[in-house]
Amino acid sequence: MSRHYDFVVIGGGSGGIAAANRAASYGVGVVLIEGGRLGGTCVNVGCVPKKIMWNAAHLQHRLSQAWASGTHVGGNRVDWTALVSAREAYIRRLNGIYAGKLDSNGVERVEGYARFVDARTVEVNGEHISGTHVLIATGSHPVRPDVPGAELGIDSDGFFALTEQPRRVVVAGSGYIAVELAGVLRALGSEVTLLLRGERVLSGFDAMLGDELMIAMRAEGIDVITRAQTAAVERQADGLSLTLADGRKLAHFDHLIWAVGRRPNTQGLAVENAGLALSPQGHIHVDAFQSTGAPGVYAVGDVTAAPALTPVAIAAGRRLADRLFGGQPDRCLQIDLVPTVVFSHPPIGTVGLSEAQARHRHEDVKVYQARFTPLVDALAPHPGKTAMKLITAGPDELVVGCHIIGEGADEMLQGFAVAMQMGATKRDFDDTLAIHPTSAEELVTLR
Ligand SMILES: Cc1cc2nc3c(=O)[nH]c(=O)nc-3n(C[C@H](O)[C@H](O)[C@H](O)COP(=O)(O)OP(=O)(O)OC[C@H]3O[C@@H](n4cnc5c(N)ncnc54)[C@H](O)[C@@H]3O)c2cc1C
Ligand SMILES: NC(=O)c1ccc[n+]([C@@H]2O[C@H](COP(=O)([O-])OP(=O)(O)OC[C@H]3O[C@@H](n4cnc5c(N)ncnc54)[C@H](O)[C@@H]3O)[C@@H](O)[C@H]2O)c1
Repeated sequence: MSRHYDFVVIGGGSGGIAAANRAASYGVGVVLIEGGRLGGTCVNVGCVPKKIMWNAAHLQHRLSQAWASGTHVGGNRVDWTALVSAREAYIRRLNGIYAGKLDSNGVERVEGYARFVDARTVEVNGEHISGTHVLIATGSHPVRPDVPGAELGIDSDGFFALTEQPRRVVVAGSGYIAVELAGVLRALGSEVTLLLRGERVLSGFDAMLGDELMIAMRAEGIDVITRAQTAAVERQADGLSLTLADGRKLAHFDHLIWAVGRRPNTQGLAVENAGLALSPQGHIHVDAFQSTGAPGVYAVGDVTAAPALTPVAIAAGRRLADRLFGGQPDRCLQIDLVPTVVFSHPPIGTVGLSEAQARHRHEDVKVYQARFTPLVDALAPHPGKTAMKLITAGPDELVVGCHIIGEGADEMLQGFAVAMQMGATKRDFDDTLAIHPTSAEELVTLR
Protein backbone atom coordinates (compact mmCIF):
# COMPACT_ATOMS: atom_id res chain seq x y z
CA MET A 1 0.00 0.00 0.00
CA SER A 2 1.30 3.56 -0.64
CA ARG A 3 0.02 7.09 -0.17
CA HIS A 4 1.20 10.43 -1.53
CA TYR A 5 1.10 13.88 0.11
CA ASP A 6 2.32 17.37 -0.73
CA PHE A 7 4.31 17.42 2.51
CA VAL A 8 5.59 14.50 4.57
CA VAL A 9 6.89 15.51 8.00
CA ILE A 10 9.01 13.03 9.95
CA GLY A 11 8.97 13.82 13.67
CA GLY A 12 6.21 15.36 15.77
CA GLY A 13 8.31 17.60 18.00
CA SER A 14 8.70 21.38 18.07
CA GLY A 15 9.92 21.78 14.47
CA GLY A 16 7.78 19.09 12.81
CA ILE A 17 4.48 20.13 14.38
CA ALA A 18 5.10 23.81 13.59
CA ALA A 19 5.93 23.04 9.95
CA ALA A 20 2.96 20.66 9.52
CA ASN A 21 0.41 23.08 10.98
CA ARG A 22 1.72 26.03 8.95
CA ALA A 23 1.75 23.98 5.74
CA ALA A 24 -1.83 22.79 6.37
CA SER A 25 -2.92 26.41 6.81
CA TYR A 26 -2.04 26.89 3.12
CA GLY A 27 -4.45 24.08 2.17
CA VAL A 28 -1.91 21.45 1.11
CA GLY A 29 -2.04 17.74 2.00
CA VAL A 30 0.19 17.06 5.01
CA VAL A 31 1.06 13.90 6.95
CA LEU A 32 3.00 13.90 10.21
CA ILE A 33 4.81 10.73 11.26
CA GLU A 34 5.73 10.38 14.94
CA GLY A 35 7.11 7.30 16.66
CA GLY A 36 6.85 8.53 20.26
CA ARG A 37 4.74 11.05 22.17
CA LEU A 38 3.51 14.12 20.31
CA GLY A 39 5.39 17.29 21.24
CA GLY A 40 8.83 15.65 21.11
CA THR A 41 11.63 16.50 23.50
CA CYS A 42 10.45 19.96 24.52
CA VAL A 43 6.99 18.95 25.67
CA ASN A 44 7.75 15.51 27.12
CA VAL A 45 11.33 15.47 28.44
CA GLY A 46 12.65 19.00 27.87
CA CYS A 47 11.56 22.62 28.25
CA VAL A 48 8.10 22.01 29.71
CA PRO A 49 8.78 19.48 32.51
CA LYS A 50 12.06 21.28 33.21
CA LYS A 51 10.31 24.64 33.63
CA ILE A 52 7.70 23.07 35.92
CA MET A 53 10.49 21.68 38.11
CA TRP A 54 12.29 25.03 37.93
CA ASN A 55 9.14 26.89 39.00
CA ALA A 56 8.75 24.57 42.02
CA ALA A 57 12.44 24.98 42.86
CA HIS A 58 12.28 28.76 42.50
CA LEU A 59 9.26 28.87 44.80
CA GLN A 60 11.13 26.80 47.40
CA HIS A 61 14.07 29.16 47.15
CA ARG A 62 11.87 32.24 47.72
CA LEU A 63 10.00 30.54 50.55
CA SER A 64 13.29 29.79 52.28
CA GLN A 65 13.94 33.55 52.41
CA ALA A 66 10.35 34.59 53.21
CA TRP A 67 10.82 34.91 56.99
CA ALA A 68 13.26 37.77 56.43
CA SER A 69 10.35 39.77 54.98
CA GLY A 70 8.19 38.95 57.99
CA THR A 71 6.35 36.12 56.24
CA HIS A 72 6.14 32.89 58.18
CA VAL A 73 5.51 29.74 56.20
CA GLY A 74 5.86 26.32 57.70
CA GLY A 75 6.69 22.85 56.46
CA ASN A 76 7.69 24.07 53.03
CA ARG A 77 9.18 20.78 51.82
CA VAL A 78 8.37 19.70 48.33
CA ASP A 79 6.29 16.55 47.80
CA TRP A 80 8.27 15.23 44.83
CA THR A 81 5.81 12.46 44.00
CA ALA A 82 2.86 14.88 43.92
CA LEU A 83 4.85 17.40 41.87
CA VAL A 84 5.87 14.77 39.29
CA SER A 85 2.39 13.35 39.02
CA ALA A 86 0.83 16.83 38.49
CA ARG A 87 3.55 17.62 35.94
CA GLU A 88 2.94 14.46 33.96
CA ALA A 89 -0.85 15.01 33.99
CA TYR A 90 -0.22 18.50 32.56
CA ILE A 91 2.02 17.04 29.84
CA ARG A 92 -0.59 14.43 28.91
CA ARG A 93 -3.07 17.30 28.47
CA LEU A 94 -0.56 19.03 26.19
CA ASN A 95 -0.09 15.82 24.13
CA GLY A 96 -3.87 15.80 23.58
CA ILE A 97 -3.97 19.50 22.70
CA TYR A 98 -1.25 19.01 20.07
CA ALA A 99 -3.11 16.03 18.56
CA GLY A 100 -6.40 17.99 18.52
CA LYS A 101 -4.79 20.98 16.82
CA LEU A 102 -3.18 18.85 14.11
CA ASP A 103 -6.48 17.03 13.53
CA SER A 104 -8.50 20.22 13.32
CA ASN A 105 -5.95 21.71 10.91
CA GLY A 106 -6.38 18.69 8.65
CA VAL A 107 -2.91 17.20 9.21
CA GLU A 108 -3.04 13.41 8.95
CA ARG A 109 -1.15 11.59 11.67
CA VAL A 110 0.70 8.29 11.40
CA GLU A 111 2.11 6.60 14.52
CA GLY A 112 5.42 4.87 13.88
CA TYR A 113 9.07 5.40 12.98
CA ALA A 114 9.90 6.37 9.41
CA ARG A 115 12.76 4.97 7.35
CA PHE A 116 13.80 6.36 3.95
CA VAL A 117 13.28 4.08 0.95
CA ASP A 118 14.32 6.80 -1.49
CA ALA A 119 14.54 10.61 -1.30
CA ARG A 120 10.78 11.20 -1.46
CA THR A 121 9.49 7.92 0.02
CA VAL A 122 9.56 6.58 3.56
CA GLU A 123 8.40 3.31 5.01
CA VAL A 124 6.38 3.30 8.24
CA ASN A 125 4.83 0.15 9.74
CA GLY A 126 5.34 -1.62 6.39
CA GLU A 127 3.53 1.11 4.44
CA HIS A 128 5.15 3.40 1.86
CA ILE A 129 4.40 7.12 2.17
CA SER A 130 5.72 9.53 -0.44
CA GLY A 131 5.79 13.30 -0.62
CA THR A 132 6.46 16.06 -3.09
CA HIS A 133 8.39 17.58 -0.18
CA VAL A 134 9.80 15.64 2.79
CA LEU A 135 10.91 17.23 6.07
CA ILE A 136 13.23 15.55 8.58
CA ALA A 137 12.52 16.89 12.07
CA THR A 138 13.62 13.94 14.19
CA GLY A 139 15.40 15.83 16.98
CA SER A 140 18.20 14.53 19.21
CA HIS A 141 18.90 12.23 22.14
CA PRO A 142 21.20 12.41 25.19
CA VAL A 143 24.62 10.77 25.06
CA ARG A 144 26.86 9.18 27.71
CA PRO A 145 30.64 9.05 27.81
CA ASP A 146 32.36 5.79 26.95
CA VAL A 147 33.54 4.86 30.47
CA PRO A 148 33.07 1.64 32.44
CA GLY A 149 29.80 1.72 34.38
CA ALA A 150 28.31 4.64 32.39
CA GLU A 151 25.06 2.67 32.16
CA LEU A 152 24.67 2.94 35.96
CA GLY A 153 23.92 6.64 35.53
CA ILE A 154 20.80 8.23 34.07
CA ASP A 155 20.38 11.12 31.61
CA SER A 156 17.87 13.98 31.46
CA ASP A 157 15.17 11.55 30.26
CA GLY A 158 15.91 9.45 33.36
CA PHE A 159 15.73 12.54 35.57
CA PHE A 160 12.17 13.18 34.41
CA ALA A 161 11.30 9.54 35.14
CA LEU A 162 12.35 9.83 38.82
CA THR A 163 9.30 9.29 41.00
CA GLU A 164 11.19 9.88 44.25
CA GLN A 165 13.47 12.74 45.18
CA PRO A 166 17.14 11.73 45.11
CA ARG A 167 18.95 12.33 48.39
CA ARG A 168 22.50 12.62 47.01
CA VAL A 169 23.10 13.24 43.33
CA VAL A 170 26.13 13.80 41.18
CA VAL A 171 25.59 15.68 37.91
CA ALA A 172 28.34 15.36 35.27
CA GLY A 173 28.45 18.14 32.68
CA SER A 174 28.68 21.90 32.45
CA GLY A 175 26.17 22.96 29.79
CA TYR A 176 22.53 24.05 29.97
CA ILE A 177 21.15 20.75 31.25
CA ALA A 178 23.82 20.17 33.89
CA VAL A 179 23.41 23.57 35.55
CA GLU A 180 19.61 23.54 35.24
CA LEU A 181 19.16 20.10 36.81
CA ALA A 182 21.79 20.74 39.49
CA GLY A 183 20.01 23.99 40.45
CA VAL A 184 16.56 22.41 40.54
CA LEU A 185 17.70 19.45 42.64
CA ARG A 186 19.54 21.67 45.12
CA ALA A 187 16.67 24.11 45.55
CA LEU A 188 14.30 21.18 46.13
CA GLY A 189 16.59 19.89 48.90
CA SER A 190 18.90 17.25 47.40
CA GLU A 191 22.62 17.21 48.09
CA VAL A 192 24.26 17.95 44.73
CA THR A 193 27.78 17.54 43.39
CA LEU A 194 28.51 19.02 39.96
CA LEU A 195 31.46 17.59 38.05
CA LEU A 196 32.99 19.89 35.43
CA ARG A 197 35.52 18.69 32.91
CA GLY A 198 37.01 22.19 32.68
CA GLU A 199 37.22 25.20 35.00
CA ARG A 200 33.89 26.90 34.36
CA VAL A 201 30.24 26.12 33.58
CA LEU A 202 28.61 27.32 30.32
CA SER A 203 31.90 27.60 28.45
CA GLY A 204 30.39 28.92 25.20
CA PHE A 205 28.76 31.89 26.96
CA ASP A 206 30.17 35.24 28.10
CA ALA A 207 32.65 34.39 30.87
CA MET A 208 30.87 36.67 33.37
CA LEU A 209 27.84 34.38 33.30
CA GLY A 210 29.70 31.17 34.13
CA ASP A 211 31.80 32.88 36.83
CA GLU A 212 28.75 34.42 38.53
CA LEU A 213 26.74 31.19 38.29
CA MET A 214 29.52 29.20 39.93
CA ILE A 215 29.61 31.69 42.82
CA ALA A 216 25.82 31.41 43.19
CA MET A 217 25.78 27.60 42.95
CA ARG A 218 28.49 27.26 45.62
CA ALA A 219 26.61 29.74 47.85
CA GLU A 220 23.52 27.51 47.52
CA GLY A 221 25.56 24.52 48.70
CA ILE A 222 26.28 22.76 45.41
CA ASP A 223 29.67 21.06 45.54
CA VAL A 224 31.18 22.22 42.24
CA ILE A 225 34.29 20.18 41.39
CA THR A 226 36.39 21.42 38.47
CA ARG A 227 38.83 19.46 36.28
CA ALA A 228 36.85 16.33 37.10
CA GLN A 229 36.71 13.78 34.31
CA THR A 230 34.79 10.64 35.28
CA ALA A 231 36.83 7.51 34.46
CA ALA A 232 34.63 4.76 35.97
CA VAL A 233 31.35 4.26 37.81
CA GLU A 234 30.58 1.36 40.15
CA ARG A 235 27.63 0.27 42.23
CA GLN A 236 28.55 -0.36 45.88
CA ALA A 237 26.30 -1.56 48.71
CA ASP A 238 25.75 2.06 49.83
CA GLY A 239 25.24 3.67 46.42
CA LEU A 240 27.17 4.67 43.34
CA SER A 241 30.85 5.51 43.46
CA LEU A 242 32.88 7.36 40.85
CA THR A 243 36.58 7.28 40.08
CA LEU A 244 37.93 10.39 38.38
CA ALA A 245 40.70 10.34 35.78
CA ASP A 246 43.19 11.80 38.31
CA GLY A 247 42.40 9.01 40.80
CA ARG A 248 40.04 10.98 43.08
CA LYS A 249 37.07 8.95 44.35
CA LEU A 250 33.53 10.10 45.16
CA ALA A 251 30.97 7.81 46.79
CA HIS A 252 27.50 7.28 48.34
CA PHE A 253 25.34 8.73 45.54
CA ASP A 254 21.77 7.57 44.83
CA HIS A 255 22.02 8.83 41.26
CA LEU A 256 24.52 9.99 38.68
CA ILE A 257 23.03 12.21 35.97
CA TRP A 258 24.95 12.47 32.71
CA ALA A 259 24.40 15.90 31.10
CA VAL A 260 27.23 15.77 28.61
CA GLY A 261 25.50 16.67 25.36
CA ARG A 262 23.07 15.34 22.75
CA ARG A 263 23.34 13.79 19.28
CA PRO A 264 20.97 14.01 16.29
CA ASN A 265 18.36 11.26 15.80
CA THR A 266 19.28 9.70 12.48
CA GLN A 267 19.69 6.09 13.60
CA GLY A 268 17.20 3.90 11.75
CA LEU A 269 16.24 6.68 9.31
CA ALA A 270 18.45 5.25 6.53
CA VAL A 271 19.24 8.76 5.27
CA GLU A 272 21.71 7.24 2.81
CA ASN A 273 18.69 5.98 0.85
CA ALA A 274 17.70 9.63 0.40
CA GLY A 275 21.23 10.44 -0.78
CA LEU A 276 22.11 12.40 2.36
CA ALA A 277 25.48 12.46 4.09
CA LEU A 278 25.90 13.31 7.76
CA SER A 279 28.43 15.59 9.46
CA PRO A 280 30.98 13.92 11.79
CA GLN A 281 28.64 14.82 14.69
CA GLY A 282 25.74 13.15 12.86
CA HIS A 283 23.91 16.36 11.84
CA ILE A 284 22.06 16.68 8.55
CA HIS A 285 23.61 19.47 6.48
CA VAL A 286 21.16 22.20 5.45
CA ASP A 287 21.52 25.59 3.76
CA ALA A 288 19.87 28.79 4.99
CA PHE A 289 16.59 27.59 3.43
CA GLN A 290 16.63 24.24 5.34
CA SER A 291 17.34 22.40 2.05
CA THR A 292 19.52 19.30 2.20
CA GLY A 293 21.59 18.14 -0.76
CA ALA A 294 18.66 16.03 -2.01
CA PRO A 295 16.00 17.98 -3.97
CA GLY A 296 12.68 18.08 -2.09
CA VAL A 297 14.24 16.94 1.22
CA TYR A 298 14.61 19.41 4.09
CA ALA A 299 15.59 19.30 7.76
CA VAL A 300 14.91 21.54 10.78
CA GLY A 301 15.67 21.55 14.49
CA ASP A 302 18.09 19.51 16.58
CA VAL A 303 18.81 17.07 13.74
CA THR A 304 20.64 19.98 12.03
CA ALA A 305 23.57 21.94 13.46
CA ALA A 306 21.38 24.99 14.30
CA PRO A 307 21.21 26.02 17.98
CA ALA A 308 19.25 23.24 19.73
CA LEU A 309 16.40 25.40 20.99
CA THR A 310 12.66 25.02 20.53
CA PRO A 311 12.02 28.51 19.09
CA VAL A 312 14.78 27.91 16.52
CA ALA A 313 13.16 24.61 15.41
CA ILE A 314 9.68 26.20 15.31
CA ALA A 315 10.81 29.26 13.36
CA ALA A 316 12.73 27.11 10.86
CA GLY A 317 9.69 24.83 10.35
CA ARG A 318 7.22 27.69 9.87
CA ARG A 319 9.48 29.62 7.51
CA LEU A 320 10.05 26.51 5.43
CA ALA A 321 6.29 25.97 5.08
CA ASP A 322 5.84 29.67 4.20
CA ARG A 323 8.47 29.28 1.49
CA LEU A 324 7.23 25.98 0.04
CA PHE A 325 3.48 26.54 0.20
CA GLY A 326 2.86 30.18 1.17
CA GLY A 327 4.29 31.96 -1.85
CA GLN A 328 7.20 33.50 0.12
CA PRO A 329 10.23 32.25 -1.83
CA ASP A 330 12.81 34.27 0.12
CA ARG A 331 11.59 33.33 3.58
CA CYS A 332 14.31 31.76 5.70
CA LEU A 333 15.62 31.73 9.25
CA GLN A 334 18.21 34.29 10.38
CA ILE A 335 20.16 32.99 13.35
CA ASP A 336 22.55 35.86 13.98
CA LEU A 337 20.80 36.88 17.17
CA VAL A 338 19.42 33.97 19.19
CA PRO A 339 18.11 35.04 22.58
CA THR A 340 18.32 32.23 25.10
CA VAL A 341 17.67 31.66 28.78
CA VAL A 342 19.41 29.16 31.02
CA PHE A 343 16.98 28.22 33.81
CA SER A 344 19.68 28.05 36.41
CA HIS A 345 19.43 29.46 39.95
CA PRO A 346 19.55 32.40 39.38
CA PRO A 347 18.48 32.38 35.73
CA ILE A 348 20.59 33.69 32.87
CA GLY A 349 19.39 35.65 29.84
CA THR A 350 21.79 36.16 26.98
CA VAL A 351 21.67 37.36 23.38
CA GLY A 352 24.37 38.23 20.88
CA LEU A 353 28.14 38.09 21.14
CA SER A 354 30.14 37.30 24.25
CA GLU A 355 32.87 39.81 25.09
CA ALA A 356 35.52 37.43 23.71
CA GLN A 357 33.58 36.94 20.44
CA ALA A 358 32.99 40.69 20.08
CA ARG A 359 36.69 41.48 20.56
CA HIS A 360 37.57 38.82 18.02
CA ARG A 361 35.13 40.15 15.39
CA HIS A 362 35.19 43.93 15.94
CA GLU A 363 37.89 46.57 16.39
CA ASP A 364 36.08 49.12 18.50
CA VAL A 365 34.41 47.25 21.36
CA LYS A 366 33.08 48.85 24.54
CA VAL A 367 31.82 46.94 27.57
CA TYR A 368 29.38 48.29 30.16
CA GLN A 369 28.89 46.26 33.31
CA ALA A 370 27.00 46.29 36.61
CA ARG A 371 26.86 43.97 39.61
CA PHE A 372 24.44 44.65 42.46
CA THR A 373 22.11 43.15 45.06
CA PRO A 374 18.62 43.18 43.54
CA LEU A 375 15.87 44.82 45.62
CA VAL A 376 13.99 41.51 45.79
CA ASP A 377 16.83 40.29 48.03
CA ALA A 378 17.18 43.52 50.03
CA LEU A 379 15.95 41.89 53.25
CA ALA A 380 17.33 38.42 52.54
CA PRO A 381 19.94 37.09 54.98
CA HIS A 382 22.05 35.75 52.11
CA PRO A 383 21.26 38.03 49.16
CA GLY A 384 22.05 36.87 45.65
CA LYS A 385 23.73 39.11 43.11
CA THR A 386 22.59 40.30 39.71
CA ALA A 387 25.22 40.97 37.03
CA MET A 388 24.73 42.57 33.62
CA LYS A 389 26.92 43.28 30.67
CA LEU A 390 26.25 45.26 27.52
CA ILE A 391 28.74 45.03 24.68
CA THR A 392 28.86 47.57 21.86
CA ALA A 393 30.81 47.72 18.60
CA GLY A 394 31.77 50.52 16.25
CA PRO A 395 31.59 54.30 16.50
CA ASP A 396 27.76 54.22 16.71
CA GLU A 397 27.99 51.76 19.59
CA LEU A 398 25.69 49.16 18.09
CA VAL A 399 24.67 46.81 20.90
CA VAL A 400 26.05 43.41 19.89
CA GLY A 401 25.78 41.53 23.19
CA CYS A 402 23.51 41.64 26.23
CA HIS A 403 24.11 39.26 29.14
CA ILE A 404 22.20 39.09 32.40
CA ILE A 405 22.35 36.76 35.39
CA GLY A 406 20.03 37.31 38.31
CA GLU A 407 16.48 37.11 39.57
CA GLY A 408 14.09 37.91 36.70
CA ALA A 409 16.69 37.63 33.91
CA ASP A 410 14.52 34.98 32.23
CA GLU A 411 11.60 37.37 31.72
CA MET A 412 13.81 40.43 31.18
CA LEU A 413 15.60 39.43 28.03
CA GLN A 414 12.92 39.13 25.35
CA GLY A 415 12.28 42.87 24.95
CA PHE A 416 15.98 43.68 24.82
CA ALA A 417 16.32 41.03 22.09
CA VAL A 418 13.68 42.92 20.04
CA ALA A 419 15.65 46.13 20.45
CA MET A 420 18.85 44.43 19.28
CA GLN A 421 17.04 42.80 16.36
CA MET A 422 16.04 46.34 15.32
CA GLY A 423 19.67 47.51 15.52
CA ALA A 424 19.56 49.42 18.81
CA THR A 425 22.62 51.44 19.79
CA LYS A 426 23.82 52.33 23.27
CA ARG A 427 22.30 55.78 22.68
CA ASP A 428 18.88 54.16 22.12
CA PHE A 429 19.27 52.30 25.42
CA ASP A 430 20.33 55.56 27.16
CA ASP A 431 17.38 57.46 25.65
CA THR A 432 14.89 54.91 26.96
CA LEU A 433 13.38 55.94 30.28
CA ALA A 434 14.05 53.55 33.12
CA ILE A 435 11.34 51.70 35.04
CA HIS A 436 12.01 52.10 38.72
CA PRO A 437 12.61 50.20 40.92
CA THR A 438 13.46 47.15 38.82
CA SER A 439 16.61 45.25 37.99
CA ALA A 440 16.02 45.73 34.25
CA GLU A 441 16.42 49.51 34.57
CA GLU A 442 20.15 49.00 35.08
CA LEU A 443 20.43 48.07 31.41
CA VAL A 444 19.30 51.54 30.31
CA THR A 445 21.41 53.40 32.87
CA LEU A 446 24.78 51.68 32.40
CA ARG A 447 27.75 54.05 32.14
C1 LIG B 1 16.21 18.67 29.42
C2 LIG B 1 16.01 19.62 28.25
C3 LIG B 1 15.57 20.90 28.50
C4 LIG B 1 15.40 21.78 27.43
N1 LIG B 1 14.97 23.05 27.72
C5 LIG B 1 14.80 23.92 26.71
C6 LIG B 1 14.33 25.24 26.98
O1 LIG B 1 14.07 25.61 28.13
N2 LIG B 1 14.16 26.08 25.94
C7 LIG B 1 14.44 25.70 24.66
O2 LIG B 1 14.26 26.51 23.74
N3 LIG B 1 14.89 24.46 24.36
C8 LIG B 1 15.08 23.57 25.37
N4 LIG B 1 15.51 22.30 25.09
C9 LIG B 1 15.82 21.95 23.68
C10 LIG B 1 14.54 21.62 22.91
O3 LIG B 1 13.79 20.64 23.61
C11 LIG B 1 14.89 21.11 21.52
O4 LIG B 1 15.76 22.03 20.89
C12 LIG B 1 13.65 20.93 20.65
O5 LIG B 1 12.76 20.01 21.24
C13 LIG B 1 14.04 20.45 19.25
O6 LIG B 1 12.91 20.25 18.46
P1 LIG B 1 12.93 19.24 17.25
O7 LIG B 1 11.63 19.38 16.56
O8 LIG B 1 14.17 19.40 16.47
O9 LIG B 1 13.04 17.79 17.93
P2 LIG B 1 12.15 17.06 19.01
O10 LIG B 1 11.32 17.99 19.79
O11 LIG B 1 13.08 16.19 19.78
O12 LIG B 1 11.18 16.15 18.15
C14 LIG B 1 11.64 15.11 17.35
C15 LIG B 1 10.58 14.03 17.29
O13 LIG B 1 10.89 13.13 16.23
C16 LIG B 1 10.53 11.83 16.62
N5 LIG B 1 11.28 10.90 15.78
C17 LIG B 1 12.61 10.62 15.81
N6 LIG B 1 12.94 9.76 14.83
C18 LIG B 1 11.79 9.48 14.16
C19 LIG B 1 11.48 8.67 13.05
N7 LIG B 1 12.41 7.97 12.41
N8 LIG B 1 10.19 8.61 12.62
C20 LIG B 1 9.22 9.32 13.26
N9 LIG B 1 9.45 10.11 14.32
C21 LIG B 1 10.73 10.20 14.75
C22 LIG B 1 10.87 11.76 18.09
O14 LIG B 1 10.11 10.75 18.73
C23 LIG B 1 10.49 13.17 18.55
O15 LIG B 1 9.19 13.23 19.06
C24 LIG B 1 15.67 21.38 26.11
C25 LIG B 1 16.10 20.07 25.86
C26 LIG B 1 16.27 19.21 26.92
C27 LIG B 1 16.72 17.79 26.65
N1 LIG C 1 17.19 26.54 28.65
C1 LIG C 1 17.36 26.05 27.42
O1 LIG C 1 17.07 26.69 26.43
C2 LIG C 1 17.93 24.66 27.28
C3 LIG C 1 17.95 23.79 28.34
C4 LIG C 1 18.47 22.53 28.16
C5 LIG C 1 18.98 22.15 26.93
N2 LIG C 1 18.94 23.03 25.91
C6 LIG C 1 19.51 22.67 24.59
O2 LIG C 1 19.90 21.31 24.58
C7 LIG C 1 21.28 21.21 24.23
C8 LIG C 1 21.90 20.04 24.92
O3 LIG C 1 22.11 20.34 26.30
P1 LIG C 1 23.34 19.71 27.10
O4 LIG C 1 23.47 20.46 28.38
O5 LIG C 1 23.21 18.23 27.13
O6 LIG C 1 24.55 19.95 26.14
P2 LIG C 1 25.60 21.12 25.99
O7 LIG C 1 26.26 20.86 24.71
O8 LIG C 1 25.01 22.45 26.27
O9 LIG C 1 26.61 20.83 27.19
C9 LIG C 1 27.30 19.61 27.33
C10 LIG C 1 28.46 19.87 28.25
O10 LIG C 1 28.99 18.65 28.69
C11 LIG C 1 30.40 18.76 28.74
N3 LIG C 1 30.93 17.40 28.60
C12 LIG C 1 31.03 16.65 27.48
N4 LIG C 1 31.54 15.45 27.77
C13 LIG C 1 31.76 15.43 29.11
C14 LIG C 1 32.26 14.46 30.02
N5 LIG C 1 32.64 13.26 29.61
N6 LIG C 1 32.34 14.80 31.34
C15 LIG C 1 31.95 16.01 31.76
N7 LIG C 1 31.45 16.96 30.95
C16 LIG C 1 31.37 16.68 29.65
C17 LIG C 1 30.76 19.68 27.60
O11 LIG C 1 31.96 20.32 27.89
C18 LIG C 1 29.59 20.64 27.57
O12 LIG C 1 29.85 21.78 28.34
C19 LIG C 1 21.88 22.56 24.64
O13 LIG C 1 23.03 22.86 23.92
C20 LIG C 1 20.76 23.50 24.35
O14 LIG C 1 20.83 23.93 23.02
C21 LIG C 1 18.44 24.28 26.05
